[in-house]
Amino acid sequence: MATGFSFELKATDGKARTGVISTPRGDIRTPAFMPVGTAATVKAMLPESVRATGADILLGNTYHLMLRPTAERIDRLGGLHKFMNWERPILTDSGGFQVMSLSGLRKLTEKGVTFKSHVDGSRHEITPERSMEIQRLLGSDIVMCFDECTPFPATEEQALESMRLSMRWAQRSRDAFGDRPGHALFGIQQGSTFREQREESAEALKSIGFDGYAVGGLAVGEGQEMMFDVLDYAPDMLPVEKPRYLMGVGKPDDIVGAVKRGIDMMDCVLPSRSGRTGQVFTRRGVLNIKNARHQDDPRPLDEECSCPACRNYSRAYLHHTFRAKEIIQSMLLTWHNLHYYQDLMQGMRDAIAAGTFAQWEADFHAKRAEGDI
Ligand SMILES: Nc1cc(N)c2c(=O)[nH][nH]c(=O)c2c1
Repeated sequence: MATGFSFELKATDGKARTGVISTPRGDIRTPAFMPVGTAATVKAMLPESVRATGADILLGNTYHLMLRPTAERIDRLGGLHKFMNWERPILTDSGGFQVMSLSGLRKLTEKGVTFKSHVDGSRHEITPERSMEIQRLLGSDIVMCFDECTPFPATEEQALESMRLSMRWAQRSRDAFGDRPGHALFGIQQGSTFREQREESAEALKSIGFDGYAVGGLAVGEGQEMMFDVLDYAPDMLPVEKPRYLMGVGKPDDIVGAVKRGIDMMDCVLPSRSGRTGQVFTRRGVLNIKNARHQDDPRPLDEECSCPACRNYSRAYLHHTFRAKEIIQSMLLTWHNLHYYQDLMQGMRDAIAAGTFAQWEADFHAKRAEGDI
């Protein structure tokens, strides 16, 4: 582990683990959920509100920030933490995933990816070396290797070619990252749904050596059953003493299933994005506040939730502000969803520490089966 970084496993319960990642900017309690702060903001939230939900770390998107306002400008202004007023840990992705999903006119070669900005149509190139430079300029605490997220579905040959490219890029990322005390570099396992390729990828990453290891190439349309099939073996291939990060996940039941299979960190836009579209996550399942059935309902979104929305507002009010397109609707529902996700993580951390994860998981699913939300 990089100087200034450490990961201490506090307890395990089956494959589920709880621990602490210690960084110069603060501790990260695992299993951890990272809210996504795409363009240097978790949309509709102040940083102090994000912290109040229980988040220890948030994610920044290299692709968005390199285009606007640019990494060089953020560096000149003191780095991403100062720029967005979040002094706790930040993990940045490498930009590779969003380049392939958001930009236009892309050309992928051994060197990297050239593309056209979705913002203003300007041409750009991102390589492992450039991705490391951008993430350094941003000042992120946990840097992700530049990789190719293998599309799904992929043939065995396509997946193998893609994975091996990512492993060559992982070596170049490691070489370009250098030795940066207080900053960590995570590798990303690929191999799609092919066990042997996941093994080859894990061995390649371990031989290079990283401070943490991500399971990539999932949450790309394969569905929960296939994702869990891969998670039944892929995390076990990674070093037990290093953090394991599942990228882009997910719905609450995805997260529970991933933690059950040994994952320590996750990120997803779902809770924040859903907050803006009226989708609300509760202990009894998902509801959409725009549904007319809520217009006279005096109850909170979730009787067991202590967030500002649930403490101070009725479903009727939230239904009204959604219908009226009031800004407060995005603020309150985003806050609630992120608070619910952090309560979910805290519940799992406590259950793993107590050795009661199986019962906690059963209760989690039983409440959702009761319905009546
Ligand atoms: N679902 C995913 C979300 C992501 N942000 C990534 C990524 O950034 N890199 N590589 C990946 O495989 C990947 C998968």
